[in-house]
Amino acid sequence: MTSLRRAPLLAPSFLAADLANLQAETERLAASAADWLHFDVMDGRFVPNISFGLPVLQAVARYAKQPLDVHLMIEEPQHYLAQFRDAGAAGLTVHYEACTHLHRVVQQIKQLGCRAGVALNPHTPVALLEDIAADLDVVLVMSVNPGFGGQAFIPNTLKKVAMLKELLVDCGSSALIEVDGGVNLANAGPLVEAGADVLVAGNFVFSAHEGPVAALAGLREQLNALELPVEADGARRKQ
Ligand SMILES: O=C(CO)[C@@H](O)[C@H](O)COP(=O)(O)O
Repeated sequence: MTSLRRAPLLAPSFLAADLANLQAETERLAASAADWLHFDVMDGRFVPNISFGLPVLQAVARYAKQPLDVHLMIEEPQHYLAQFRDAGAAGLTVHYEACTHLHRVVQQIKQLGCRAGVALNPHTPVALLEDIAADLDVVLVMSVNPGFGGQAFIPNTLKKVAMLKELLVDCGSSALIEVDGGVNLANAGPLVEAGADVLVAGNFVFSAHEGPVAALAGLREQLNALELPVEADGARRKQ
């Protein structure tokens, strides 16, 4: 029997945007197929790269029409959660590998009124989420090693997403499965079929010769063709 599925969400990653023109980049996505705007924060410690932080998020938030999905690739994220919420984050995702007291951090995010997400590096097994899955709004599966855009998709992610889907069902968790890294037209369909609910895409969107709006429209069209059954009332899950 086919289970009911929600329509997949698209989240372009600003890491690949034209950082000298963030207002224009944000405004042109306003009328696109993007559901969330993905914002990668890197600290040069948890990952070997430094991207952007609070002031840049604040600037993007002034023009954003979609919810800001903030992915914290930082050590000790618990010290910065309130500041990121105040800067405009609708969702905050921390790394499993960066949190000694993950349950506490997840509760902190929820108390701030944000969607609470936990990200897994490619080597981190989904089974480690068993005792916290029911508390999560999002599980972000890294399909590249975090730190850089433009890397090749790790094929094992498909199996990992399917295993995570099973674990979430078993735990009675309604967390969304988000996949991040190397997402493109070739792997988007299989990812959604495996259980992905949110696809993050950086270079596929912002480096597309046809431009980001058309790239997102093409991706949306391809996913629509999968004809995934939607939720019983035909409505999308609350974002
Ligand atoms: O978090 C990351 C990288 O650490 C991702 O969000 C990338 O920014 C996705 O970019 P592409 O792989 O799609 O170019």
